[in-house]
Formats: sequence, structure tokens, C-alpha cells
Amino acid sequence: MKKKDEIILEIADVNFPNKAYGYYEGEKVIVKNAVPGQKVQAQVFKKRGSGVEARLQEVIERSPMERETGMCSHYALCGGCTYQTMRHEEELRLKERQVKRLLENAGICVQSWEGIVPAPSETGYRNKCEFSFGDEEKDGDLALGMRKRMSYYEVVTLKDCNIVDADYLRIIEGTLQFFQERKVPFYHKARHDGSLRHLVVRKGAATGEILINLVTSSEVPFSVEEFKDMLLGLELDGSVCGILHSVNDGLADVVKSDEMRLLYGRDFFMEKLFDLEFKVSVYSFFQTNSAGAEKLYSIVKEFAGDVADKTVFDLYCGTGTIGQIMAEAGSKKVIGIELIEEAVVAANENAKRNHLENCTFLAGDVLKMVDELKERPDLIIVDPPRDGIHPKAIGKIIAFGAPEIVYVSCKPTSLARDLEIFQQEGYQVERVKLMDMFPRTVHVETVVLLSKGEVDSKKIRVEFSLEDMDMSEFQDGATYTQIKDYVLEHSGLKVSNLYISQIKRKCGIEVGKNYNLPKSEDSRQPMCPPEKEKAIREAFKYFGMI
Ligand SMILES: C[S@@+](CC[C@H](N)C(=O)[O-])C[C@H]1O[C@@H](n2cnc3c(N)ncnc32)[C@H](O)[C@@H]1O
Repeated sequence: MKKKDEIILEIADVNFPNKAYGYYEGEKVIVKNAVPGQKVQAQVFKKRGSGVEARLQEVIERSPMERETGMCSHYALCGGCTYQTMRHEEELRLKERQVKRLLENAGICVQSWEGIVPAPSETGYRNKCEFSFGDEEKDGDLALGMRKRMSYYEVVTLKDCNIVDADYLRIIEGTLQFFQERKVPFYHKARHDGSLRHLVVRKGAATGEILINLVTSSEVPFSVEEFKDMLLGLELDGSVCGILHSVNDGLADVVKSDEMRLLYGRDFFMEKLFDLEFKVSVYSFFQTNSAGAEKLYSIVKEFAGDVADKTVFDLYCGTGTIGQIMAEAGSKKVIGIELIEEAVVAANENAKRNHLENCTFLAGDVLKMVDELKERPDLIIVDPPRDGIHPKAIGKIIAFGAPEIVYVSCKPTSLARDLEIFQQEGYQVERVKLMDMFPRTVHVETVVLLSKGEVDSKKIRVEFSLEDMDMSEFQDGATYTQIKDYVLEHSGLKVSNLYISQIKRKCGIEVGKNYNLPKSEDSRQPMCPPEKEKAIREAFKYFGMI
């Protein structure tokens, strides 16, 4: 097999998140966006020591795992829902298998696997969508929706997306017509010109309140007042509670704002979960499937057990949802920490609104803020962002010695990496339950209950030479697995322990005296290539090792 070869193969399975694979002439080939059981034609585009990757060209035979009906009309093009064609029960089985495999491969010893909870609804479940402006096709009409698969500029205008409700589609239609009539260009990422970047729509599932945020560059060749009036004139099931215009001239393709103007109403919407009310401000995190969030938080409640009279830390708390649910369940005290200041302001307001006086939410980085906490927690709940918990923060969390920790994760790969450390440091992985928060996409939430098991030293006898080990793993910085994951995620490169130890030595980081050195003087070792060295150094920087 060589680059550009067109091959036909059967897909065996999918590793998280979207690494479908099969075998061709005995070699493993990764074909993104394929479904197990499909026979596909694919073109090889990457062939390295680490494996072969091929681009899906055509599905020759459908899979028994696929559904006959219920797909949206965009599924072949849209980069949004990778598992769009899969029957729901198969999707659930697949997600469970993926997480199980990841944890097993990381050596995580799970006492009780408790399956996967389906989302209350497979469709129309999103309460937030970030739509992109772009080209329908190269130099084609202005489009507004999701990016096409494997494409940087081309966007599929959503007409019948089935994970949002009809109001989102009406807002897309009205917005697109408004800008097409005025011939307003989208912001071109490579040329750094043009205006329209994103349209963010959030809608409270329980309240029907809609918050709309238009993100443009500072080039604004249209009247924002007219835009606002157009939105207010749309016939919607919900009601628009706020319209914002944000300006972002940054190079990164992310929704953020250098400057934000309120065009109408307010800069937040209200949502209800159980019988609690939440104010969600424009840039605050809130679970994007409200009905699913209730299911997710029910698992957290179940794993937390009886919290009466317990002090609970809610780390990475967003607008304070989990902490307030714990407070309502009778916790003596709840302390939440969250990086985004406006989310913390909302969390404290939410607690007041819900008459919960024993909650305090603090703004700052968990890594630093935990040093300030004087209380001893009986229970710690962590719900970190996709990259997981910073390794140094894990050390500090463990140092509290809480008998139980509930870990809520939106990315199984970072979860597996972090659990390795909790397990090494004496926590047992008691219970694992999955929640299918985002049907039809590759994503899945995992809730884990960790408990502080007592390690009986008499039962453990390990023989090893300290000189053959890299003990720095157990001191500061990150483990080899964490560095490998980081490098793979941020540069797409696979690096070996050997390369990492070589760069550690170059950077003057302690490595076991003989660790990964050649066993004799005349034996040769491969040397880390410059691009991998650069990527490894970046990981060292991220983990604060250099
Ligand atoms: C997955 S969300 C969970 C939020 C909340 N628990 C919920 O269920 O709505 C992760 C949150 O962590 C916050 N965050 C990210 N990095 C952080 C850090 N280093 N310290 C504190 N919070 C952080 C994000 O802003 C986000 O609100």
C-alpha cells in the first residue's frame, strides 16, 4: 500500500472518537467517518510507521448497524453527526465498548460497570449551537451551518438538522437570507478578510428563552439594528430574550469576543433543571442537552450517595449546577471553583435565586485555587473540560484525601489518562456509568466513582531496579502516557517513551540513570526527529516541566 492507492476494505470497529478501522492485506487502516460492518472504498493519504490512514470515498455496502430512516439530508456531507446513520441501540453498544476498551488498555481496574443511559431524546436535544459562516462550495453562495467533513471553508447550510429544534433552522434561514440580500462576505480565515464568522444560538429547553450572538470581524458592512429587527420579526416557538453582536479579529477559529454589544434584551437566558433555576450568561458553560443533563446529574447524585452534612467541592463548576444539586440534597457546605468569572457570578446568583445559602462559588484556576481552600472535603466532584485535569491539579486534589471523588468526563481518553494517576495513588475505581448525552455524535459522558481504598502493603511485592525506571513520573510534571496523548492531540504525531526520555535528557529533566539507554555500546537507537522533538517540548511546556 502506498499514498493515493484506492483500496476496498471492511470496517471492523471504531475506536474513540472517530477512528474506524479495518484491515487491508493484513495491515490496519484507519478510515474516519465509517461505520463497523460497512464495505468502503478509501484512498490512502498517510502512511507512517504508526499506521495507515485512508480517506473515505464511497460506501460500497451498508452495514447491518445502520438505520433505514431518520437521517437528515446533510449526513453525507456534514461534519456534525458522525454516527448519524447508526441505529441507536448499536450506537449505545459502540460507545460503551469504546470506553471499556480505553479504560482496560490504561490498566484501570473497574469494580462495577453499570452500562450506558440513553438520552431522553435522540433528536432536537441541543440547547446551544455554534453555526459557522462560509462557502457552500468553493466560491459558491454564502452558507450558514456546520462545516463540511474534512473541509476548512466549506459549510453545509442546515435545513433539516435533527439534533436541533425548528427554531434554530428558522433563525438560520432568516439570517442567511438577510446577509445574502446584502451581499455581506464571510470572514475568510486564510486571507483574514470579510465579516461574518459565527452565529451562536442558545435556547432554554424548559423556558423557551432564546439568546442569539452574532460574531463578526470588525468589518461590519451592514446595519446591526436591521439585523436585530429581522430576528425579532421571525415567527418562532420560543421567545428571543437577548441579541448580541460580538467582534472578534483573532486568527483562531473559535467563538470569542474582543468586544460585545447588547442589541436587544439581556446577555443571558434562563434554564430549569429539576426544580432549580439557572441563569446562563453568554460565554458560560452549560450542558448542551438540558434533558440529558438531568440524567447525567442523576447519576452524579446516585454515585455521591447520601450527602447530608457533607462538605462537597464542585471543581470546574461552570454555572454551579452540580454544586447546587448537592446543596439541595442536603450538603452541609458546597464550594465551587470555575475559571470563567461571569459563570461564577451567575453561579452565586443562581444559588441565591434557588435559596441555597450554603454554596460559595469562587473564580480562578483549579490548579491554583485549591491551595486557598481551608476546608476538608468529604466528597469532591470534578467535571473538567475536554483535556481533563492538569496533572499537578490531580496531585493537589488527591492530597485532600477525600474518601470519595466523583469524576464526570466528556472525553474518555483524558479520563483514562487521569484515572491511571488516581489509581496509582490509591483510589479504587468503584463504579462507571455512561450517559449518551449527544446521540448521533461521537461524544459520550462518563461518570466514575472513586473511593480511597486502603492499600495493604503486605500483599504487594514488586521487584525492580530504580536505575531502570524513570522516577520523575512520580514526582512533578506528566506521565509518559499523558505526554503521548498531548502530542497526539495537538500535533497528530505519535511519540515513543524512548523519544520522550531523549528530550527529557536534553532538557535536563531527571530520567532514571539507565532508563531507555542502549544496553550495549555498539547497539544503535533511533533518534527523535526534530518535528517530534518540537511537539514533545511543547507538551513539557504545557505540563510545566520546562
Ligand atoms: C465540562 S464543563 C463543566 C461545568 C459544570 N460542572 C456543568 O456541569 O455545567 C468544565 C468547566 O470547567 C471550566 N474550566 C476549564 N478549565 C478550568 C480550570 N483550569 N480551572 C477551573 N475551571 C476550569 C470551564 O470554563 C467549564 O465551565
